[in-house]
Amino acid sequence: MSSNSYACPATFIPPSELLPWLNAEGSLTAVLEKRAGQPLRVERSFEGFRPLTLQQKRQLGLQGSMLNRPLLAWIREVQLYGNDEQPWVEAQSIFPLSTLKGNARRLQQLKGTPIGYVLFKRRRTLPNQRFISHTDAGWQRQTRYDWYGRTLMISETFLPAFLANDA
Ligand SMILES: C=C(O[C@@H]1C=C(C(=O)O)C=C[C@H]1O)C(=O)O
Repeated sequence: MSSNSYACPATFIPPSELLPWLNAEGSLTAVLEKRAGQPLRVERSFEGFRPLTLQQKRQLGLQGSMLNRPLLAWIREVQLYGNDEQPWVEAQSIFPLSTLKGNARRLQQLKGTPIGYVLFKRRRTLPNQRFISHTDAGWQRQTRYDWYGRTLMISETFLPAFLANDA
């Protein structure tokens, strides 16, 4: 009797050494800095307002008529450097305007300060929903955080240099 075994292609399963990073709770900045033995260097490639795509609205949990309305958000795109000339992580953060109220406005003035310093200043972890996927740039985690009742979405892609540095 033949038995079919459908081995899942390796590309659908993250490498085991990446799993603790893809699933890390709390600040990724904190664990990256521990691994680097030095503060992260944040290189910004974009910061500013952009209209959200339908997919981004869905990822933020919007539904119904909110999906059809144009919606602006503050977007931050960075490369994070540990102790390497090559970046370890590429990240995109999405802050809907409703999130940027009160003292959260400082999320628009971070410059080279990692978001994690602000996000996890008072709490080691935050309620979140996480989606892990494989992209052309590398394995990615997309995390929708509930930050004191405000929603924000952070996508982090682990670049080849991160695994190559697996000290
Ligand atoms: C969200 C965090 O901040 C990190 C810093 C980022 C930034 O400064 O733009 C983006 C993604 C994160 O890897 C974190 O520390 O978990």
